[in-house]
Order: sequence, then C-alpha cells, then structure tokens
Amino acid sequence: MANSTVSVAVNGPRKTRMHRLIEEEGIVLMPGIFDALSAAVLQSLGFRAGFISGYAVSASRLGMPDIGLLTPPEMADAARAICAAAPNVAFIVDADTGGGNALNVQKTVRDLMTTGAAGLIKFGQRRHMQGKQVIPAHEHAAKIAAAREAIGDSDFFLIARTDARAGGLSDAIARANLYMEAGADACFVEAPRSDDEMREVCKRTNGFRSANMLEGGYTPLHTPQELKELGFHLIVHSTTAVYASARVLIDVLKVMKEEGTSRDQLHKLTTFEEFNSLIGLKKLNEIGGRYDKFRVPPN
Ligand SMILES: C[C@](O)(C(=O)O)[C@H](CC(=O)O)C(=O)O
Ligand SMILES: [Mg+2]
Repeated sequence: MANSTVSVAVNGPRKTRMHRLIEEEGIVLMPGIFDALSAAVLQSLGFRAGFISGYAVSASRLGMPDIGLLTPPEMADAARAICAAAPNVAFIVDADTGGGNALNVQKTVRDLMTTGAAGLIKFGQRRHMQGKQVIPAHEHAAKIAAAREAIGDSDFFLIARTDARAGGLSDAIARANLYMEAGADACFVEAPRSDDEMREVCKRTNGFRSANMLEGGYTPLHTPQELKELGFHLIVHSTTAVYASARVLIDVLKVMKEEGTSRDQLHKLTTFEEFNSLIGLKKLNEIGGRYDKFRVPPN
C-alpha cells in the first residue's frame, strides 16, 4: 500500500486555490480561527490562508469541548459567516468525521463547498481528544473516495487526516498513503512525536503533507521554514487564536470583576477606531453613501 516515493504531483493536473497557494508560498500557514471576528483579524494581518477549527468553533459557538457535539450544519453555518467576513483568506474547514457514512460525508462536503471555503480536512477518528479511536482504514478510505467524488472538478482541496499514530507510525503512514490513493490532495498524519518521526512521515508519504502545530501537543512546534525543510507543505495552527482570546478575556475580565472598571486596562483593548476598522466600518459607510442620492428629500 505505502511506497517510499516522495512526489507532489500525484493528482495530475488538478489545481485548486490551495494548490496555487502552496506553489506560490512553498508552505502555507493556516492559523485556526473560530468566528467572523477572528477571521477578520486574520485577514487584516495579511494571512492568505486559515483553518476553521472544530475544536475552536465548538468552544466559541457551543462553549463545549470538541467531543462530537458540534453538528455538520452548525459547522457549515460558522464557515459561511467566516468566509464572508474574510473573503481574501483561503480557509480549510475541519469536517471532522464528515457526519457519518460515505453518504453523510458527501452531504457534508457539498454543504461545505457552498460556504466559500477552499477545502476541508476529513478525519477518521470516532472520538476526539482523550480516548481517540480511529475507524478502520478501508472505512476511512471509502469516505475519502466519497468526498472526492462529491468534489468532482470543483476548486476545493481535500486533506485526509489520520490519527492512527497511537497505533504506530508505520500504520499511520500506510493509512495516509491509502487515503491519497483514494483521492485526497494532501495527507495529515497526526501527532508524530519528534523531528525524526516528522522526517519519516515526509519521507514515506505521497503528495502534499500537512503538519499540526498544537501548543501542548505531542509534536514539537516549528517555524514554517523549519517545517518546509522537514518536507511539509501546509501548517495547521489550530488552537493559538482561541487560546489567545481566552487568555485576554480571562485576564481583563478578572480585573473587571475585582475593580469594577476597565480604566487601568485600556492598553490591553483595541481602540474604538481600530475595532471599527477591523470590521470594515469605513468601507461599508462609503458603500452606503452611494445610495444617499436615492433618499426621499425632506418636505
Ligand atoms: C486540529 C483539530 O482537529 C481542531 O479541531 O482544531 C484538533 C485540535 C485539538 O484537539 O487541539 C485536533 O488536533 O484534533
Ligand atoms: Mg477537529
């Protein structure tokens, strides 16, 4: 099943927005975001790509952990708002398990393709976080093939993720290659535990590869340049923004609770002008102004 060739052209002439970004940038950094506002921040800073994280959306939308409670339509709804708020950013959506069997996967994929996202990551796990279990390889491959068929020739990038590292690196690598054969554009072997394991993944998997940089995770944190040298093409940095937001909210509101005022913490907040600019007030006012001439004149 697995072979040792390293190739980035396994999918022939297929060229999506994500393929072009990889070509232009060498490696594409995708910080995880979780709502329209965090997406607007990403866009305002000039990021060209981002990741709509199931972990972070579950937390921000439901206030709940990533244990399969967020439904595919809720995720699609979040993705729609996010893509509309940051149209210059190519987003990869976390499609998680895809919602069930191959037919559920196709429905989920078709729905996500209408959100404005540039692609998705399909997971093979049954449960998240502690006690993560992977589904059998053939079942996961069938879901990837179903997703690929639903995508057809559309400009939508398909990343297949395997969480099988817990059962041994070789098994995870073999699965990644199987999913590439089933039609994925890139693979994502979760949780290699050292640079050597990361090198091994890159040496033995076919096609484009994504790294998962999780603060507090098993895999060592690296810069894009370092990851590029190791052989990766995409970087998911899913929890940074949601953890940063939670940190600031906790710190600032804690002081608010104690002191009842924000006056000593203004340096930690955006200003009124900065915030309005972030969410595009000036541009919207300009557009709104174009229609002023149609206003009914006062009597
Ligand atoms: C990447 C991920 O799928 C996500 O939902 O952001 C999560 C992140 C996490 O659990 O911290 C994952 O790696 O499973
Ligand atoms: Mg997830």
